[in-house]
Amino acid sequence: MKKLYKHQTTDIFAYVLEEQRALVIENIFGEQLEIPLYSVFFKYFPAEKGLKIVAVDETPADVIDLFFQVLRDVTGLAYQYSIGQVLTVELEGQVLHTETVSLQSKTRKTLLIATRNEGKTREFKAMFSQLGYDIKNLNDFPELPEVAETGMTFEENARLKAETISELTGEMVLADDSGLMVDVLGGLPGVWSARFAGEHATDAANNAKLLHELASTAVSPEKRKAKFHTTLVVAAPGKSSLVVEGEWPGSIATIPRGDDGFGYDPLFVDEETGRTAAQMTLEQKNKVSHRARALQNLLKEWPEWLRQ
Ligand SMILES: O=c1[nH]c(=O)c2ncn([C@@H]3O[C@H](COP(=O)(O)OP(=O)(O)OP(=O)(O)O)[C@@H](O)[C@H]3O)c2[nH]1
Ligand SMILES: [Mg+2]
Repeated sequence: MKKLYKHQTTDIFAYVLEEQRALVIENIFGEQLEIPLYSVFFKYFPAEKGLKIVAVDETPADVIDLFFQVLRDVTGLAYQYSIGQVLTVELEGQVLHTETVSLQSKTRKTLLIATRNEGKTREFKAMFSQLGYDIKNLNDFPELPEVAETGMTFEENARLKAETISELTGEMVLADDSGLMVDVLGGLPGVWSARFAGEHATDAANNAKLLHELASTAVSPEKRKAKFHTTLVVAAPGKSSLVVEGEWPGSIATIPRGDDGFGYDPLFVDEETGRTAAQMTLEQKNKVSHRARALQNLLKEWPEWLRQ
């Protein structure tokens, strides 16, 4: 079969087959995803038939970028696009087509995340769904033990969670250890974020303690600088673990704002937008958060690590 177009990035291999009229993308896990092209390419679809384009939602941003890069290269035209429920394709200011097609990997897989935190899990579910993965967490396996977070660093704790659960289950396991680091508190609450106001503290109690700690020491906004940190560890039997990090810069608000998210989200102000993490939708937070940035770093290294 003749390959009409071939594109290679570090993570994705894509080609268009003449007979199939489909863009075949190999994702980072080596799974092939087929995106039907309908009548995308001018070359094969005369303009009088109307230019159509496939709208792809629930697709990783890099796949969408690649898809449009292919399109621009082949047609030599600039397209405007947005990732969302419905994609609108415009050519020289004229709306040509809108359509929504969801792309589902035919073979979905399951990944176990060694967490009991449903807030984290919700975010991972949304992020991994785009990669064809269903997520399970430790609340799905009540028989698995509690892993004590005795480490002094995010990496130590993430390793403890991932490696213990991987050894017990014999499966590949991802763990997230994360926390809020406030400059004026010397990086605290850090690894103690979940337990800042005491063992088994509620989010409300942790937030109240944070506001209390900052009330006297950090009055001006510059003094309230902070960042969220995530360390991710993937552990699998017979392999040395993969470790990556992600950070999200911001500051601490004086009063809680917003209803979404979890943990310190109502108090954490995003440096870029001035909104608290709790004022963002799940989708918005998942584009900029420490967890999203760590996942992006993970995806850069995961394919190579899987091959080892
Ligand atoms: O507002 C927030 N938005 C976030 O995006 C976020 N990510 C982490 N955190 C805080 O840091 C602790 C992590 O501690 P942590 O990594 O040990 O997790 P955890 O104990 O809650 O669950 P587990 O994964 O250990 O089972 C959490 O409980 C939260 O208080 C966040 N707060
Ligand atoms: Mg924990």
